Amino acid sequence: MAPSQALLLRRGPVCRSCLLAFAKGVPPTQRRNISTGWLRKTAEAEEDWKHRAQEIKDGKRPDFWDMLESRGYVKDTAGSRETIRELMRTKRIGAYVGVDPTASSLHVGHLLPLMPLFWMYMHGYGAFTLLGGSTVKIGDPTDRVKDRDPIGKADLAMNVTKMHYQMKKLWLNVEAQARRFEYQKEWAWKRGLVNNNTWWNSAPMLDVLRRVGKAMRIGPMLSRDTVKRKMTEGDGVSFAEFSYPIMQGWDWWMLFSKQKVQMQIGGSDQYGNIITGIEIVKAARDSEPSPELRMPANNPLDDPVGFTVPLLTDSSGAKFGKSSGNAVWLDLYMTSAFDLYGYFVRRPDADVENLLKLFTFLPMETIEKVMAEQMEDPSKRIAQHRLAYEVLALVHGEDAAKDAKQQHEMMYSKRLGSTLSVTNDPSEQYAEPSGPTTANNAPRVDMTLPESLIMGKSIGRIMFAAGLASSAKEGHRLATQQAAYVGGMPGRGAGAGQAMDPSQLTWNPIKLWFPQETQRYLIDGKLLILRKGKHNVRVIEMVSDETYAQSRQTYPGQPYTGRMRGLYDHMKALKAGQATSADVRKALSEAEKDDEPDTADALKFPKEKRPEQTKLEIQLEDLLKEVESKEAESKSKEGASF
Ligand SMILES: Nc1ncnc2c1ncn2[C@@H]1O[C@H](COP(=O)(O)OP(=O)(O)OP(=O)(O)O)[C@@H](O)[C@H]1O
Ligand SMILES: N[C@@H](Cc1ccc(O)cc1)C(=O)O
Repeated sequence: MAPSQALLLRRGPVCRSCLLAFAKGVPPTQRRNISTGWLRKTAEAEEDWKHRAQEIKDGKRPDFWDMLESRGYVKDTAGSRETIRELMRTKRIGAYVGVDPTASSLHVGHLLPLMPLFWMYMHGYGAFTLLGGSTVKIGDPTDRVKDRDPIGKADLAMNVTKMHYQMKKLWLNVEAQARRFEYQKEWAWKRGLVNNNTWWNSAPMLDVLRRVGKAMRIGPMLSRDTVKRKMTEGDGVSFAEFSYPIMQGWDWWMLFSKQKVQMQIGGSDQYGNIITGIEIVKAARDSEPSPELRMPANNPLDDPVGFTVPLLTDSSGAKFGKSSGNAVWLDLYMTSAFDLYGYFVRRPDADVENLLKLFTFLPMETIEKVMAEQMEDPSKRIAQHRLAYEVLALVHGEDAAKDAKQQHEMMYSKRLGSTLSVTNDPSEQYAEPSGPTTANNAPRVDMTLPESLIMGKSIGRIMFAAGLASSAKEGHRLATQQAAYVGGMPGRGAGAGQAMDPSQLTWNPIKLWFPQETQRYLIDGKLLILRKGKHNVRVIEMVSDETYAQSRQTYPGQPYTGRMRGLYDHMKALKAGQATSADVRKALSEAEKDDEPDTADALKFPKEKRPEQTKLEIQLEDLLKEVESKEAESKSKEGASF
């Protein structure tokens, strides 16, 4: 019986596209909502791949795997090199790299496993970055003798939010680099950013134990070096830590079964986890109880594979990373663009060629040319500058790369002093860029604001203070139109309108609520996450008013600062003759308008005013009247003289 007939018999009537999907061998897990257009494109993409595979076989096209090897990306493989080469030639597989959000930023070390993933994307493979919102709660014990410190909810929410946007930004810059290096984007290119919380929040333990726990033997797991060392030299291994590789393996199974992710890439410390992951994926695949959902398993090219990249180390040979305390961060406010550029410009001559191969998308021929120029006069550090430029373009975009290059050139040619690309002035760090906000020019994410504001003022005012609105009035407008978001449980019903699960970013439209309602969205009682547009995010830590005052910061709209300062400034300008009464009256009425909600149905909050402000306003009014009468006098004199 034909497979489609069998399907009809088992399930009754099925849609035409499902039958087509079945006939075309689309994995059962991906058969929902399949249109004929999708099937046609998939078939075309498969044809293209076959054609490409043939060209590689005929020597008309370079082998992608050989390229990865020749650039130095491959340290150890899980699966034979020949199998992996053949697999990558014949199948458009997917790959993933996972990172646990144990810090608020990625660092340069993370870029190393990410680079081959980015290369894969540009060559048509599926490429996924995974944020370990669940695995981070257990902590990878690999190569550690001491337990990791548990992460508090607020720190976790901060790390997850910041890393999520960093990965997003990296992916957008990868797209830009693909265009810059003239790769033709095709329909079948696939990339994704996933959080393993998505499945761990609902994974029944029974499922995991039944599907993979049974196949995992305790003996080999106990004999892993990293486990043995922690047990004998360190503080022992908890059951949760011991299970960490199983969690990582289950992640892979989720991506394997849903996104054809047949490959995992990691730093060389991840080799053991990748090997265990392979066993887990196979165990889960082979224990599928329902025959129609079973995935093919009778060919080595159907099995999961992996590889590790070499570890990036510092000059003393220590792994670059947060635990070693030597990380060079990808967050602009932790390592400025200028400093990131400087880090790569300082790489020794002996390393620079390898680093160009590892950290850039430059073709090998270009690298050869750059190195030839470098040899002519190594003191110019041409290769290092090219390396720094390319990394900056990937991490912060080409504009930032150009700026940082120019600043370094100016500084070192001693024509001008250094101008750091990151300002230290908080008001500028949160200011919106003049044009549209993009991932590369988005203002700083993390900030602090005082308790009295967060707990006692309207959400419009908070958005103004956070630099997400140009005035409290605009903040109110955004809230009435639900055009900004708060990190929290979305939707309706139970759980909605509450603080977000710290390990997974979720958004809820901001509404015009009463000031006391804001606290429902505080994570761990102190962290508020807000967003306007795609990239303008703030992770606000609420601190006591005293701590805020000690920090000597002020926020836009802070009572008795902006308004009082404004009143003083007007008086000063009037007295010095630098402003006319008309200028001042206009500015005052603008400020007044900004303070008022603009719609009839907007909630009105009582306005508080300190006596000092009232006194100053009276003084300014008196001064204005004085100036106005003088202006009128001089006008009438002018009139009389004609
Ligand atoms: N210096 C590095 N060189 C190469 N790969 C790295 C480096 N640092 C991290 N990686 C890789 O990045 C991925 C995520 O790493 P991980 O989250 O463990 O970061 P980390 O900074 O090494 O953390 P920790 O220092 O806390 O162990 C892993 O595959 C890891 O091997
Ligand atoms: N265990 C990895 C991070 C990771 C987490 C989950 C995964 O599925 C994959 C990788 C590390 O610590 O570096």
